[in-house]
Amino acid sequence: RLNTWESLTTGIAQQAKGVIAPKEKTPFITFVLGGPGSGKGTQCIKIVETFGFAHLSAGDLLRREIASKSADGAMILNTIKEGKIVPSQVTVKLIQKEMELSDNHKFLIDGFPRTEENRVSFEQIIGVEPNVVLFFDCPEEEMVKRVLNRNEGRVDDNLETIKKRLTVFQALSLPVINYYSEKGKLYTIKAIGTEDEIFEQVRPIFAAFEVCSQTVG
Ligand SMILES: Nc1ncnc2c1ncn2[C@@H]1O[C@H](COP(=O)(O)OP(=O)(O)O)[C@@H](O)[C@H]1O
Ligand SMILES: O=c1ccn([C@@H]2O[C@H](COP(=O)(O)OP(=O)(O)O)[C@@H](O)[C@H]2O)c(=O)[nH]1
Ligand SMILES: [Mg+2]
Repeated sequence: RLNTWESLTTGIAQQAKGVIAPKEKTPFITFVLGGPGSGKGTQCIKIVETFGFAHLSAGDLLRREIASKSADGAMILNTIKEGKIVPSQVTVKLIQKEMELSDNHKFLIDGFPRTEENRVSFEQIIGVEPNVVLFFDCPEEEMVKRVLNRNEGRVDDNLETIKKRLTVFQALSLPVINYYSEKGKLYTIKAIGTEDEIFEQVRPIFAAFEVCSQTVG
């Protein structure tokens, strides 16, 4: 009887472990960077399909906050309309919540960090650094054309806001890209051509990491 009870409780404990502690693997984090309209979101969908990442778009998380009429919603809406950057702790908290809710350990963090302050804040709060940083390098005139044709009803997809976002990108986001370049983590993608052509530059980067993880076990 005791043995039966023991095996039963052990079974429950093992099941519970699977439910409560699914995060045994260390996370594999990719930051996806590039100017507005450079194709980050589009390529993230393909990376998810091919390599099974969880896609966390910082902009989508912020827009969800606006839609849910949360306390920060009005502030976030104004910041996005102005093409400015939402305070780091707000964005990092949203990303943290999504990472905790996910049962995946491979994350694509799309459109973040956009400033050095964002980057430092993520490191301090989440306590990890990215394994890979992708930079979708696209000429400004192509980015403007794509954003103006995006047709998702976004409040920031107008010429006035795009100009501000491009200035913010140059001044605040390029330093983040340079930081990761110096760290040897940056993979620059030439973000012109068809979606498929661009993905053929992205694919080998993740394919190499897949081989690595198989070798390590
Ligand atoms: N390679 C491409 N060529 C032309 N248009 C593209 C390409 N990739 C994406 N787009 C389009 O450009 C717009 C911006 O792409 P998106 O993925 O939303 O960029 P981001 O997330 O970097 O702002 C979307 O309408 C998208 O369909
Ligand atoms: O970490 C972030 C990500 C986005 N944004 C705001 O959200 C807007 C839209 O971001 P998104 O990544 O959705 O735009 P994309 O680059 O994809 O066009 C930005 O211009 C910022 O105002 C922000 O403040 N912090
Ligand atoms: Mg996007």
